[in-house]
Amino acid sequence: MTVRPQPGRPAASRSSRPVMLGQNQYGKAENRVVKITREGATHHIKDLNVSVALSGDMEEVHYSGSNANVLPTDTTKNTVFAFAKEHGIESAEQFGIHLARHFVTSQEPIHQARIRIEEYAWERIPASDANSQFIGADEVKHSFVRQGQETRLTQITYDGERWEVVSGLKDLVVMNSTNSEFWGYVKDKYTTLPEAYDRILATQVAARWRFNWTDDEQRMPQWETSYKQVKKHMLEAFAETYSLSLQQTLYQMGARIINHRAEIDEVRFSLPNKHHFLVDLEPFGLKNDNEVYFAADRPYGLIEATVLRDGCEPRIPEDLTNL
Ligand SMILES: O=c1[nH]c(=O)c2[nH]c(=O)[nH]c2[nH]1
Repeated sequence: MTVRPQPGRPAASRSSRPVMLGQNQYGKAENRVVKITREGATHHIKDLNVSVALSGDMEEVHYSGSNANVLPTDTTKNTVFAFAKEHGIESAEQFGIHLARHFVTSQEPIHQARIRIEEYAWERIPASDANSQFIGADEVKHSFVRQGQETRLTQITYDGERWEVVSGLKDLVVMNSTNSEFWGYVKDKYTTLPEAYDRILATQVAARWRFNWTDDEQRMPQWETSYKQVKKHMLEAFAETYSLSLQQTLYQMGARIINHRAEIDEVRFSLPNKHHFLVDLEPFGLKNDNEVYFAADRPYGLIEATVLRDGCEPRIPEDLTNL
């Protein structure tokens, strides 16, 4: 028989303790909450990483294991997601103030709440000329690129005869808050994924593209213009593809580059599917109408493929980290 320790046994008096508890706090760190606010076809994103640390009368849980004063860290997590729905996220400061006040005023043993928030900023993806006429706007209303520069990359190889230039980028984070579905896939006895008819599609693009330039000075590509244009076509294709899978979006991104940039014969992508799961707010009596998401960081789907100009040979290695 297991003998359970008895929590909450009267603690020895402070003075009789040989080892004292010092400063302590607890909570749930790094709650990745994404809130989409829909104004018709125009969507707004708030993307936060919220860490909660609570402190107060917490001696007993440390000394004797009595949880009588402990609001579970799981509850603090739920509160973050529920508050995103109930109060919205106008600003990180206002959201943090709401949370901190809630924990301290609703729980007697909690005397202090520290809420730390990192906010990831997003800007809208500009529409292509053709699409801006069609949608009557310069920006796609549900497509975003995360602020902060991607890293631009290049690799040049020369063996005295042949040149090969492969350029690329990594850490270009993009999101569509609608126009993405995933259904009709194979189902076996281990499949639990529900079909999705309106989901968030987000990825962190790693891409490499190979130039068909060999050595003719006259026909050397305009490297700076080329980079800007490749990135522009990649972003436009991401924003303007109504996606039935990330694989399909990937192909469209590559095809758009090959079709618009004659200097490029091959593009390879490595696209992590940055899953956003709708949070179940029903237990708190709240309806989650595709508004509040948990942004999971792992595991993630990883979709990788090469897109080639017809008749060209694939030369970019499968594993982009080898380049
Ligand atoms: O766009 C997707 N492609 C997949 O292959 C896949 N698999 C999965 O579970 N979700 C998704 N989404």
